[in-house]
Amino acid sequence: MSRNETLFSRAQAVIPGGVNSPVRAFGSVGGFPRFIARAEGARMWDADGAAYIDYVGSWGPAIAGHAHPAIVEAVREAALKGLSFGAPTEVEVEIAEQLCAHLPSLDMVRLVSSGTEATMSAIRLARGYTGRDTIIKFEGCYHGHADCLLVKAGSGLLTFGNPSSGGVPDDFAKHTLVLDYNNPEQLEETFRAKGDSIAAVIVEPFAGNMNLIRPSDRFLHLLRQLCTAHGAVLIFDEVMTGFRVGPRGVQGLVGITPDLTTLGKVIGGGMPVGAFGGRRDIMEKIAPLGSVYQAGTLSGSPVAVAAGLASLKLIQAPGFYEGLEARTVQLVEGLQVAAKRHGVTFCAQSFGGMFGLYFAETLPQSFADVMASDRNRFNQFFHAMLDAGHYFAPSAFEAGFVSAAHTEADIAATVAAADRVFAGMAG
Ligand SMILES: N[C@H](C=O)CCC(=O)O
Repeated sequence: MSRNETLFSRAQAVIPGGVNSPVRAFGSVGGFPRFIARAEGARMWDADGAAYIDYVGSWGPAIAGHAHPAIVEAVREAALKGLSFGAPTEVEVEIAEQLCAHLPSLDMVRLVSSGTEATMSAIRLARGYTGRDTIIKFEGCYHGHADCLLVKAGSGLLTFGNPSSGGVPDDFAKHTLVLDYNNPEQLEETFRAKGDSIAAVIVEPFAGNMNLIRPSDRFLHLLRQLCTAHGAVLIFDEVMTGFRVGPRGVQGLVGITPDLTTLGKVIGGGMPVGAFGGRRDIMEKIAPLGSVYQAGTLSGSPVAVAAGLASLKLIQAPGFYEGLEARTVQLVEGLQVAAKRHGVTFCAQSFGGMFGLYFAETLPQSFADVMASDRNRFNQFFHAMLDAGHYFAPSAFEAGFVSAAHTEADIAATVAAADRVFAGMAG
């Protein structure tokens, strides 16, 4: 038995499913997860010493590559000064100022420790601000694991085929309306019928938890118009896309100003940091200014924030996003050319350093499209690439990530391996 398998078997005895987050378990692709011993730059090594070019990047945070020396040094320096104080620090002010400067929609921001905390708090705030209960989310979008958001959700829930979680009382979910992603007509109809009772609409403006979907501009602009017209709070969940598709997130790309934005991943540089922020009049409803409570012993942890600040500094280097985008385009174009050469039905797309791979004729526009893709082919591809030393997300429903540490040669090696894999899948 390999060390990975031995660890998995030990883990299964003491950790449910052997993992601390379900999508890590290889449950839908089969086989056993790789236990990562260390990672550096674009590469990871597992417990058996096998090396992989990594396209998960800790699910997004590792935008500068693993163990970037500047981030590691920032963490070391911060740790030497004390791990956490339960009192405010200067670095929290610095990161808040930076987030507000980068994203013009943020007048104020509050730091938390995860994307889940960010979305959960943003929903509570929107409800407190509007005095309404109903929220709208979209099928296949995933906003972390707060009760009211675990309804027809993507990511690990979709991977395991249980899009709505057990343990969520109907009473908790009854205020969540679930609509089709990228369906403007249904959205209009819903607002016509119930607009004045809707507290918030939460949306992944590019959906990255059901593969990767870019909705129509009409859909996103309509969301803005309808929320404004009905006094509902528009929440862009940019935990995944923030600082990943570009320096101003999806909101910068599409030119839409949400009322609230949730962030995570890149802003923590690999440490647990999340944030939610937006319009001053809404944010001022949070305690201690207002009545909406939100708190956290480790919120704004100085060590985690130090990693986040170092990450934000790295992405501001001239040409950072151009390089990241060029490598990601090289990957998706290379994979598409290779698949076509071997007659494998496949397509892919990317935004900034984020990509989606898709075993179907055309790019997905909706949740139904995603469900219609060939998951058996994805699993075949995934395992053959893993065996060849290329680590993609172990689920057909997750987006992939390229880092600034991936070189042209790394991507070329992955494309060459995929060419061989597609050759084996032909016919
Ligand atoms: N899609 C998720 C992150 O955005 C996957 C990470 C996890 O659930 O562990």
